[in-house]
Amino acid sequence: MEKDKKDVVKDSTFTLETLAIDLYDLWLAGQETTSTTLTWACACLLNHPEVVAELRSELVGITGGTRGLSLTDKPNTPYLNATVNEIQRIASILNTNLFRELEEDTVIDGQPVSAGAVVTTQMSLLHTNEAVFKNHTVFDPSRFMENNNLEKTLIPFGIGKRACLGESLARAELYLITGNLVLDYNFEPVGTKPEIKTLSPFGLMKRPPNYNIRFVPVNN
Ligand code: HEM
Repeated sequence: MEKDKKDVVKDSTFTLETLAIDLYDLWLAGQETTSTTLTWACACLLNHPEVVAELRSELVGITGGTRGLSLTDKPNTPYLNATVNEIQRIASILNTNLFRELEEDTVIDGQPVSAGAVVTTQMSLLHTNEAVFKNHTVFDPSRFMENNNLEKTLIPFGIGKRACLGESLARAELYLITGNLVLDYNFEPVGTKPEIKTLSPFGLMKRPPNYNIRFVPVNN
């Protein structure tokens, strides 16, 4: 804004109000998505103590149990990377991607579609495609270790020019929060364990089940 004034930029639309709206947009797009994915993460890990054990062994091996996990550890934590992928596959928090309006007539999978039509990708179906993700209802991080190409078929942030603006921030958050929680805490259910469902029939967002969890500090 100050630079615009100094450079006498005419008709600038950059004002304190538009800045506040942009920040609100980022907060809205980033908060609910990341916290919903993390709620799915804890639900998956509560149901799979064997995954928590394998993760902790990897992470203690890397950190020596004397420091927190940092982003620079990422190339050395293949199992955690695979686990975050599998969490995002199971979570698949946007049942459908954002909608697009076609600018011109086209053909999608052999089907002619006219300009003006509104189209979207049903991401939850892509992430539960049995031909790609065998036993898709099972939370199994090792599927991403066994097949390096599988990651390319996982698109929780969309793809292309209008893919999620916050993807790298969200990936960093999911990595650091999941990894450091596993490093420092045991996960215990309070009451019934949440049920993991890979499909949700209604709504734009796939909500995690309601549940309570207790984080018990571990002594590495
Ligand atoms: C796990 C967390 C997140 C998921 C799964 C997610 C997913 C998505 C998806 C699927 C889209 C639509 C992409 C498309 O239209 O093809 C999107 C758009 C967007 N996301 Fe995220 N997102 C996450 C976190 C964040 C964060 C942390 C921020 C910002 C701080 C953010 C900001 C945005 C913005 C601004 C757009 C609109 C981009 C555009 O239309 O050009 N998201 N996100």
